[in-house]
Amino acid sequence: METDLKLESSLWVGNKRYRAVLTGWHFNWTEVDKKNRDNQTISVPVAEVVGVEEGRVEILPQKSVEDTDKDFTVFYIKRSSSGGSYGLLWRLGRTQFSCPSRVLRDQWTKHLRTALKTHSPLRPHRLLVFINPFGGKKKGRKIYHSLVAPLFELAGISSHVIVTERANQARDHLLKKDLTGFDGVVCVGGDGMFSEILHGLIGRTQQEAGLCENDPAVTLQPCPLHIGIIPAGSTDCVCYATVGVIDPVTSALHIIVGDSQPLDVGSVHQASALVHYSVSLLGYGFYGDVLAESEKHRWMGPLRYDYSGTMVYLSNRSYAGIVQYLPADPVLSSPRDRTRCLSGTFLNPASSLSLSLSLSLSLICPGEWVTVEGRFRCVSLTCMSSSCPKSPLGLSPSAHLADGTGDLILVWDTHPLGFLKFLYRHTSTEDQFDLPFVEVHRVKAVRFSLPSKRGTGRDLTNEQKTTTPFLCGLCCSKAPAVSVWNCDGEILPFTEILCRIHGQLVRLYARGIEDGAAVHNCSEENDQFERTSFSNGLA
Ligand SMILES: CCCCCCCCCCCCC/C=C/[C@@H](O)[C@H](COP(=O)(O)O)NC(=O)CCCCC
Ligand SMILES: Nc1ncnc2c1ncn2[C@@H]1O[C@H](COP(=O)(O)OP(=O)(O)O)[C@@H](O)[C@H]1O
Ligand SMILES: [Ca+2]
Repeated sequence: METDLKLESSLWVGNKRYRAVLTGWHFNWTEVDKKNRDNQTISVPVAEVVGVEEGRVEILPQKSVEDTDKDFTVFYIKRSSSGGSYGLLWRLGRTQFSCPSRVLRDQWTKHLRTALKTHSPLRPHRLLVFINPFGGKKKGRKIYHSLVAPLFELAGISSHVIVTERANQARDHLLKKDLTGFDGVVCVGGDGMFSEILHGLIGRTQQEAGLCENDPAVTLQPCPLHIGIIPAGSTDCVCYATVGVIDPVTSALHIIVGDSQPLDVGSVHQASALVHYSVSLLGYGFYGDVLAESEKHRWMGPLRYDYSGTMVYLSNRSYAGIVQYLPADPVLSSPRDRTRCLSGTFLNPASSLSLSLSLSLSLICPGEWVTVEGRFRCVSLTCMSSSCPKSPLGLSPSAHLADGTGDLILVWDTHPLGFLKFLYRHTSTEDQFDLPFVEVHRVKAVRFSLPSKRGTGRDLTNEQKTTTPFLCGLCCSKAPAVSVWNCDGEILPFTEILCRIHGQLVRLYARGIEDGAAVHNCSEENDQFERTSFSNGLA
């Protein structure tokens, strides 16, 4: 196959002649010029070619094709530093090549397209796209149609687009409608919208496999469809933690090339019923209160979290609780080992099957559980780092996306300045766990209960959920005795819960955060070439 795909010839870019070579994995072109003593070569991995078009083609500001019969245009991924974020921005590079003959031009386009098919088997052909028109700054539709759709079209991806008209429409669609022919599902929105897609796909997969999601000990079936996230929400934590930047173009390009990043998922149960799934944050106390407060100020958009965060901080609350956790194997990794889960370096669960089996057994066997009881500022569990623009290293900077474990962060009751220090460290590189009132544990499962029997079962009435005066610690003396759980931006209707981590239950069109120092094809290398400047003016 390698030899079949090899092609080599002279090609022109503008008035300069190049030696172009297509090997199995790379498309390279080197200027044939005595002055080019370093033999500087542009090398694009075939897997990062976005599209190949006959003629001289532009796609922005709108598509234009000059249909000359000796030219072809190659679109590919170019990287640049994102200034601020940890990941790299991806942009669309474009080079227009001229051939001495039409026959050679056709040979190049045919070989490049065949190489693409051979070396990127996971590229999607057909996608189901859900747009939440009300997420974040309400720009979901515009982001999709102006920045993402032209790229999908260029890559030959056909999309069925649904602009949602109500909450949970995407989840219900995925649970009930025919999904035949789709390679993946794209969510244009924030973490709440992603959570809908997650529930729809996990639920559908278990239904089809005949598995009972309500049983916390069951080994769930991984979802066959990939999920793509085009960030257009408020926190956009799942996107940030798996791509490294909040940028619709970068995310669209990860979808196009068919990247595949497995992701751990927590299943939250109450008694013998599934309550919710979680990937980014299952948080009681501070994060639960912030969410409950912020829901009253949705009109503020993403700023609602800043406002509510300040108000809840000022209310200075802590809550009594009993936390039990099932520790993960400390020999494999630790949340304080100062590693970072970067692209290509994620830890594999020792073996998905044996992990699930041992986890199922230990869920029944109480022996290995550790129990702590007291008053907490917050209890948080995350399956990944949960980095986001507010906290570039995240809730747990050394957590792994796909190792089958979660990180449990216990912040014991402390004085207000201590808690502020803890929160503030999330915004810098200072270690938020290096504080005497903070503990972090790598776990496979967590249980939470209240010290007395005041809050078992469906313990929050609708009235309590919506009218509890969340700022009463600030404005009057009677603070609520229980908080709520924030589960990826949803308030859970239960206080006493069990959460179990399922390794690699879903796959995203992403590859983890790229280490800028380790990648080639950087922008400097390509700057001498014509390229499409494709900036996101919407952020
Ligand atoms: C003094 C400075 C304090 C700064 C504190 C920063 C701590 C930030 C940690 C954020 C972790 C975010 C985890 C992700 C949670 C999302 O699932 C959830 C829903 O997102 P979306 O659907 O996009 O609205 N977001 C939140 O719960 C927001 C938490 C904000 C807390 C201040
Ligand atoms: N058309 C719609 N109308 C109202 N709510 C919706 C709609 N579509 C999705 N939602 C819900 O909106 C919530 C927030 O969406 P999300 O895209 O995460 O935005 P944000 O990040 O601003 O919270 C999600 O829980 C989702 O279920
Ligand atoms: Ca994990």
